[in-house]
Amino acid sequence: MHGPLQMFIRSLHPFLKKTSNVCLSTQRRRALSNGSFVRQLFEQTTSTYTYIIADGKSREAFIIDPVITTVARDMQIIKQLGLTLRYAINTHVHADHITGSGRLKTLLPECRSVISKCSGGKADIYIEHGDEIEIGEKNDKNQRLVLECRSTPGHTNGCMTFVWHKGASVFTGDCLLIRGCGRTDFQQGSADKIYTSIYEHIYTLPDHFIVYPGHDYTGQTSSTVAEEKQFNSRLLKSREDFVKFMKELKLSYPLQIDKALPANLVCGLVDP
Ligand SMILES: N[C@@H](CCC(=O)N[C@@H](CSS)C(=O)NCC(=O)O)C(=O)O
Repeated sequence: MHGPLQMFIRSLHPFLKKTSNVCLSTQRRRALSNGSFVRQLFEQTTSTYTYIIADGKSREAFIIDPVITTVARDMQIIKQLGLTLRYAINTHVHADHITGSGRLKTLLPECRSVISKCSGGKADIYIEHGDEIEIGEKNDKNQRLVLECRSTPGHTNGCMTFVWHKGASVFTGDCLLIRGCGRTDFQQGSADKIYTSIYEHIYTLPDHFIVYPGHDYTGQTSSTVAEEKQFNSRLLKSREDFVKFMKELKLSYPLQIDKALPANLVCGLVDP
């Protein structure tokens, strides 16, 4: 490529660079036209993502996978944004960090904890595949802000994935990670089950849905269903090869597992 066309494309470069930075920051706080939004928050010690999803009109909110050591930060954001936290949801009984849901409940009496019925964990509300959790006021189509609960076992038996259809987003916990997936070597883990969960309950969502994982260990924030289908090398394997790969993964146990597991069975109501 020569001449004026090449010069024109070069002149666009700083603009394109700027645009991609804007995209990154909007991924951290994506707002819909009605003001509803998702805010992604990070806990550094265990590389855990917490999500606040809020209804723009009523300012009611969910929090997904809060961590006990970052409750003060989460409380500040909730206060600054004028949110009323209705539900603190755990995608599963975590093994690497203590959940912040119990502490949030003591600070915010209107907040109720939520976990899967078959997780073994204690909470105010127990959910199952197909349930819906709602917040906010009805819009002109008589709809509130709804999270659909999908049972996605494999990392643990009680793992849930939450789909916010209106926000074209899916919160996958430790089932599907960006270019990876949750380990399956303890807590009733099953490589066979996680493979089914991802193919049947996440990859069947529309390609443009944004994937918000429970962790990332490589500095990534979010992905899409299409991207994961194309580039997640673990899941591109046949079921048989995937099961073999997961068996040979040999990760070391999470550092906080001995205190995290018992604490999380009682909603994390133990000091870190
Ligand atoms: N080093 C971390 C634990 C890392 C880890 O085991 N992560 C889990 C999710 S938390 S139980 C996992 O599923 N990882 C998948 C992978 O492929 O890395 C710590 O000590 O906390």
